[in-house]
Amino acid sequence: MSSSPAAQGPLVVGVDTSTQSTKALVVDAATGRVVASGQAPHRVSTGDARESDPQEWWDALCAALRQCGTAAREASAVSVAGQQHGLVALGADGTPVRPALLWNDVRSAAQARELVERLGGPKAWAERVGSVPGPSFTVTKWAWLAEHEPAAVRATRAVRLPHDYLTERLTGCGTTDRGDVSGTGWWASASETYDEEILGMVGLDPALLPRVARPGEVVGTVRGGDLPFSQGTLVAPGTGDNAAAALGLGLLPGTPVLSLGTSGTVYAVSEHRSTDATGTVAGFADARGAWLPLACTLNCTMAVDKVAALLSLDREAVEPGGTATLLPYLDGERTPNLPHASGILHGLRHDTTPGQLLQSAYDGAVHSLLDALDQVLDADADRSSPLLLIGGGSRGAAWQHTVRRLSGRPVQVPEGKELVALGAAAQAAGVLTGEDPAAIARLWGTAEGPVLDPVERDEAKLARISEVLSDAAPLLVRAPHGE
Ligand SMILES: Nc1ncnc2c1ncn2[C@@H]1O[C@H](COP(=O)(O)OP(=O)(O)O)[C@@H](O)[C@H]1O
Ligand SMILES: O=C(CO)[C@@H](O)[C@H](O)COP(=O)(O)O
Repeated sequence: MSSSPAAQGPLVVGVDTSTQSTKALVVDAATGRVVASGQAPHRVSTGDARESDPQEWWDALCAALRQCGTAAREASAVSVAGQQHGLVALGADGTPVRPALLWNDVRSAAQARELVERLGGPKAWAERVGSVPGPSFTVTKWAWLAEHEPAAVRATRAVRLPHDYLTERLTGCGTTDRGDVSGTGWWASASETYDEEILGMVGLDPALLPRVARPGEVVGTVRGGDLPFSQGTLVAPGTGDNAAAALGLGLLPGTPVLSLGTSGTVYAVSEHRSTDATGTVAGFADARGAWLPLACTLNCTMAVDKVAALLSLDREAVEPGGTATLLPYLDGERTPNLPHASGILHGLRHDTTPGQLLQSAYDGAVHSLLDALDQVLDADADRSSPLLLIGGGSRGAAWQHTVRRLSGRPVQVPEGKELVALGAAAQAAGVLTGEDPAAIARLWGTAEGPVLDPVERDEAKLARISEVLSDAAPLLVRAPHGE
């Protein structure tokens, strides 16, 4: 918890409930100064499932707010941003009928393939929903649940995303927002409504879904009882974590962001709805009324940290050179779309050092994101402007250098560290003042930070990774022996 001088404006709380932990920031709405902060972890299952108990998110939220001391109870407004896509199925008593299926659970790959075909192929999905659903999307998880756990589906009375679930626990009302709902696969971005035909295809009654709140709407107030806020605190719609980070950066169209967290993401705000039939770019909505074309990888900081741990190296102990190429697809992969893939190492020699192997894991993780960057950016985006580097990994020198080396672009590392939670705080401030949350974040100066000069792009390394990726195709489409 940080102690602080008196705030100049009302206090607001921004929450980031992401894959590994929930973070809360109490922020002075006038200046953006973080008055207090807290963080608590939650567990994710291992093996072939990626599931978490939503009750743990709530407990983590309460623990994070307790760490903030009295400041959270003084807040005038709160907003919850969360990991996208997760399927939270609630029963008649409002509690989860089973653990939530998370964005990085790839068990619904077969249902994804089938749904894409049933609606008429990737182009039909892209034009209607903005995205071609892969196993990360909520719609494919619901289809998987219907096939594998029909009793859970029968017991379900409400379907929510992670941020909806926590927001509802605060207000008692079932709401979501256009940013997060755009990652479900059952929200038509073309018409900005739930898509009843798609819902019919997966047997999901629209009455089980939350109302989609308008940007800037007050979705309720904190209800009474044993809650970590004062009764009556205003609650903003919240949104998905990437859309929240876009708010937190005060992002303007065309500026690219590369986020290094549990997931790796690359995105930009756009005035145009994206409809990429290759499926690389998800045509998400942002939380304001614009769009957020985005590509996401499953293997980012955790995969690289795993390789460092296997080598008994510190994550910064990288060394240049050597011939090794590592495709770090420890969890299967989403970009490229290889849900059954496992990690592949090529080019190992007697003189390969552990530090070079570790560097090749960073290279493999960053290659996938940069490969998608050109498709994320509009034709009118400035391709030489600095990449904004955010997420836990952005604090690491090895991550920063790898992104510079493989992008050839200047890289800006914002001073604001928790940009998802800051974006949620800006949204909470917006419901108090009626202002645009991104404009509020720009006044707060959250994106300011050192710009690291570009270095020459390592074209040879990029080409070698692409070559290994292409040559390893038959191995990458199947799970390793023994699974
Ligand atoms: N100083 C650091 N250097 C490099 N990586 C870091 C550092 N601090 C945290 N990380 C990485 O950040 C990751 C968490 O990032 P974060 O954006 O908080 O994830 P999420 O929001 O998905 O829970 C961890 O897996 C860790 O590998
Ligand atoms: O699935 C996506 C984006 O489509 C992920 O970005 C999740 O939203 C998880 O985010 P983090 O936990 O890595 O922040």
